[in-house]
Order: sequence, then C-alpha cells, then structure tokens
Amino acid sequence: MSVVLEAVGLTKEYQQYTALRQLSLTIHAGEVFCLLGQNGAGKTTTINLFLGFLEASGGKALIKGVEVRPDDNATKNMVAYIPEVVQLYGNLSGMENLDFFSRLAGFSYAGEALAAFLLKAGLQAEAHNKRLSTYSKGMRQKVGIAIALSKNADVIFMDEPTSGLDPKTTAEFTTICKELAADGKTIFMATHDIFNAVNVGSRIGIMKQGTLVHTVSTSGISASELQQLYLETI
Ligand SMILES: Nc1ncnc2c1ncn2[C@@H]1O[C@H](COP(=O)(O)OP(=O)(O)OP(=O)(O)O)[C@@H](O)[C@H]1O
Repeated sequence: MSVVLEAVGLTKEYQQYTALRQLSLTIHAGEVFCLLGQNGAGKTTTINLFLGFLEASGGKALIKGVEVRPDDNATKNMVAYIPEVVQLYGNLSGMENLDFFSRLAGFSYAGEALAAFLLKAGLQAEAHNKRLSTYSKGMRQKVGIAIALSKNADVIFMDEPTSGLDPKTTAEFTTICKELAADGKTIFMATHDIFNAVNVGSRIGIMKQGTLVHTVSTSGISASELQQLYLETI
C-alpha cells in the first residue's frame, strides 16, 4: 500500500513550550490510525499541522509525498476534516448542507449523487430532506463524512469523532470508517475512546506530552491490553 501521510521530525513549539516533539510516522492508504493521549498531549496539534492550519517549527508533514505548507493549497484538496462538532446550517436540510459545502469546495453534483454520498456516510434516506436542527450529533457527523466524500478527499482527519455518541451510533460509525478504509480512504483520528480505537483502528499511537511513545497494531492487542499500555504510558 502506498504511503499517504508522513511526518518527519515534525515539531511545534510555542515560545518555551513544545506541543509536538520530533514526530516521525508513516501511514499507508486504507489505514485507520487512532491517536490516543491525555488532554494537551498534542493530538490536535498533529492534525492541524497535517491540515496546514499551523506552521511547523521543525521537520515536515507530507501528504502523498507533497509537503504541507500553510500558504499553499497543494495538499488541501487531498484532505477533509471532521471536527468534534460538525458546523452546519441548522435551517438547511442534510442534502442542502451537502450541496452547499460541496459547491464551496468546487464540486457540483446532481441530487442523486448527493443522496448517494449521504447513504454511503450512513444517513438514512428519510433524513436527507429534514432540517439539520432536528439532527442528532451522530447524524451531523454523517453529513460531515458525506461532505468529505463529495470532496473526493483521500484522507479524512477526525477529532474525537465518537465523543458524546451512544454505543449503537459509535458502532455504526465504526462500520462506516471500516468501509471507507476498505475503499482506500485513509483515516486519522484523535480520540479518547480506547475501546473504539481497538475496534476501528488498524494502528494506534499513544502520545505523552508531545511525544509519540508507542505505535501498536490492533491485530495483536485487546482493548484491555491497550488500556493497560495507555495507563502505563501517560
Ligand atoms: N496557541 C497556543 N499557544 C500556546 N500553547 C498552545 C497553543 N495551542 C495549543 N497549545 C498547547 O499545546 C499542547 C497540545 O495541545 P493539543 O490541542 O494538541 O492537545 P490534544 O492532545 O489535542 O488535547 P485534547 O485531548 O484536550 O484535545 C497543549 O498543552 C496546549 O495548551
């Protein structure tokens, strides 16, 4: 599988404080990489550096071999970002939000194609034309995933995607992420949810105070073993 995300000595400093220290990491197409760590460990900083929202103090972040630079859009059309709370227009329907945001990204789709993206993201057809203000958090997130799909992004970054989701919605979300990965999408998520990370992830990273301390494959580890490793690390 081809390398999609690469960090080489990636570092972010704020005055005297190092939020991310010498991160080196390679992630391949079709992987779901979950980054665990306490509040302030540097997870969001890592995502923001890959998205080009922040300028690195040292090292580099690459997406499909292209270096991320905040002032350059070259990598921005390869990625999509789903924040913890997906910001959408409450008075528009899921379909209208998707239409609006995909147009903003330069795409124009017919209704059928928009509906297909929403269905692929797991949003039932009967919800497509309801106003966003009536959606649950999980439904909003599905619209966020549909927007990412409509942008044809190869990589989807997610920040704490399962926080506040009930177990059934979390399980549905896990299934959707696995389907996307099977289609060749690469998913990078920051999460506090150890059990979901084991279920959805192909690999897990554990960060402590800006340093990636462990990277483990989920094929050889149970949720309780990961929890033990996490507690010993942080
Ligand atoms: N603009 C800034 N100026 C100074 N320090 C900052 C700034 N932005 C972030 N930090 C610090 O960098 C560290 C890493 O923050 P980051 O948001 O990456 O952590 P996180 O692992 O995502 O935490 P959480 O789980 O709470 O989202 C934190 O200590 C934070 O206070």
